[in-house]
Amino acid sequence: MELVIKDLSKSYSGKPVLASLNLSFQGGDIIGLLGKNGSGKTTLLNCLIDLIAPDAGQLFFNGEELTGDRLVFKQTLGILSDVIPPVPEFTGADYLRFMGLIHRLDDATCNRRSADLTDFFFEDPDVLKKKISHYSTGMIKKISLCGALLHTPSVLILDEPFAGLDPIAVRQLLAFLQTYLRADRLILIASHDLNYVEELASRILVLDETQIKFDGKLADFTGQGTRIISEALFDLLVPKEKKSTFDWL
Ligand SMILES: Nc1ncnc2c1ncn2[C@@H]1O[C@H](COP(=O)(O)OP(=O)(O)OP(=O)(O)O)[C@@H](O)[C@H]1O
Repeated sequence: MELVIKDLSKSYSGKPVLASLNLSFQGGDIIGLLGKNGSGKTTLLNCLIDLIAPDAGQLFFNGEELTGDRLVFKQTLGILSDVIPPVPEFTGADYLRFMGLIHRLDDATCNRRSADLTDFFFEDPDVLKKKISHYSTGMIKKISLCGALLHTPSVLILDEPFAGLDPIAVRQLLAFLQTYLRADRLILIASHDLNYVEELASRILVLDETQIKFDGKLADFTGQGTRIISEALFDLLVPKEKKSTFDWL
């Protein structure tokens, strides 16, 4: 499985956010997409999932250029993103049934997977009977995750998956993702939760000032573990002159 981005550019109101990015992703990898606030992580993911149109560039999935409605590619995608929240008027059960229908799962498969996923991520299965508009932030994230995973996507795109989850749920998600990864599956995670990224990611991408500032193995990013990941990111992104502290304190 291979996903290739060629010369991808995106500007907002003439201000470039992504400038001619070239990237290639293979199955079997968990990619940690890092960068400061506003560096373009969500923009890049949204271009990948066709939620926003890039100004220029091409995408290739398994050697074929993605054009038009990209339905075949979209069926391979699992997406967790705040910009695509679950339908608030639905109950959790309705939402999972809806996601199952979108992905053309038969009832038995959808019910079994929904039960297994909610059993894993939620303490109380009765939560499925509640309307999503009555869910907490963490519960919305969990039901969104369940909906994104039902059809066992081969490209899983997670924008800030850990934000809003309690520490128990985070550990469950980390364990789930480690189990989920296979040679024919790719997991792309944009996150500021560096410790969790460090536990999971095999490859680190750092976006900064419209460019990929680092693309390589986690071990190379952290100097074979001699630095924690937040130090490595700070050293890469913060210029020396900005590191001075307040002289008036
Ligand atoms: N719809 C939009 N219209 C105009 N500018 C936008 C729009 N969406 C994003 N931007 C701008 O594009 C830049 C990149 O935003 P983006 O959300 O991709 O960054 P990010 O790396 O995901 O940030 P964060 O870590 O804060 O979530 C920012 O300067 C942002 O203000």
